[in-house]
Amino acid sequence: MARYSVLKGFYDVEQTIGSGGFAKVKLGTHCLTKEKVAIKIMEKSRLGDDLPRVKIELEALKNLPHQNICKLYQVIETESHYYLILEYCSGGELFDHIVERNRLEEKQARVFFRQIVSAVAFLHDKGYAHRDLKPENVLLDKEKNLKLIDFGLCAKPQPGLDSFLYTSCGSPTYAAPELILGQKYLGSEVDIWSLGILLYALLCGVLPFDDENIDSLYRKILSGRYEESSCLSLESKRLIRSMLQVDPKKRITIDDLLSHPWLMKGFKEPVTKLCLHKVHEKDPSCLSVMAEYYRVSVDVMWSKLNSWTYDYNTATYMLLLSKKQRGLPIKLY
Ligand SMILES: CN(C)C[C@H]1CC[C@H](N2C(=O)N(C)Cc3cnc4ccc(-c5cc(Cl)c(O)c(Cl)c5)nc4c32)CC1
Repeated sequence: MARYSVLKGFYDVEQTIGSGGFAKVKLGTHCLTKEKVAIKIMEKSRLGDDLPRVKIELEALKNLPHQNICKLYQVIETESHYYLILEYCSGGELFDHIVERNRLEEKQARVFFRQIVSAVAFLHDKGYAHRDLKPENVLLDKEKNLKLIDFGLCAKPQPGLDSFLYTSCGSPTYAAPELILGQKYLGSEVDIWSLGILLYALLCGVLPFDDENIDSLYRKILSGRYEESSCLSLESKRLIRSMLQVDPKKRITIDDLLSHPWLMKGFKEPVTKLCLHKVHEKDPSCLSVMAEYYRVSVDVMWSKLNSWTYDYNTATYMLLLSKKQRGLPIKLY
């Protein structure tokens, strides 16, 4: 069997653009629209006890349509593999974007941080906690919009986000004190701590708590003491301090962040936690292009699409919508 034969004719598979843990991510082209996609490939045999994380990520990506969350277009499952067809982010990782510039000016950091806060507030509103927020999991698309990725560690506690979690997970450098102490914690509160680390990294280009030795790293995190480097304005210092509170009960909440003075500076509106596009909207022009291509009526085409099974039709339709939103011709090849 040729490699990835299940994709043949639907996607041209190109170079590997990254790999992480149990997944390989390749660049691909959706054959009908010629749109670039990212294809996350996971071999079932190598997933082991990480298999549940795939299901968790799938459900999260399907339930969380938001302008700053990476879009899922299609899911393909075979005997041996999972393939996730995802929105391609040509701007790469936010982490590299910061490193290239040493650090970001407050103005640019604010534009980015508002987008991350919007995505996290949306997640929390839907009862999810990401639990692995870090610059490596925030990507940039062509228009420099931020896209949150990697929902393999996210949690959607059944009773609701105000119920405690216990699994210790995520990267130690970004992990909240209560999480590394192995105490029960609230997903929303650990995400706020990680947002504080993220904002510090955006503004200073380094991490507030860092150490090769894991024990001294833990001691630093538990102390809550970090260097307030000179590049931070007084307001930035105050905002970061309100997120990097060792006592989770003293930490600022995501709702307070939405209209915090630092985030409002230069903006009229608070950060929105809403998804700005209509989910699964019925777009007549995209619909008719697909109906014509498949030689079926618009109604038959819509009935195939309206079940949103994340099959090839879902991917084609969403990619056509994306082309239309970017003012490109709605065309199938
Ligand atoms: C460090 N991580 C554990 C994996 C790493 C893999 C490459 C990826 N990437 C890159 O690193 N570029 C530099 C290019 C790039 C471009 N577009 C992408 C679009 C989506 C994703 C993506 C990856 C994963 Cl593992 C997901 O779960 C989701 Cl929801 C989305 N990764 C992309 C991606 C970034 C993350």
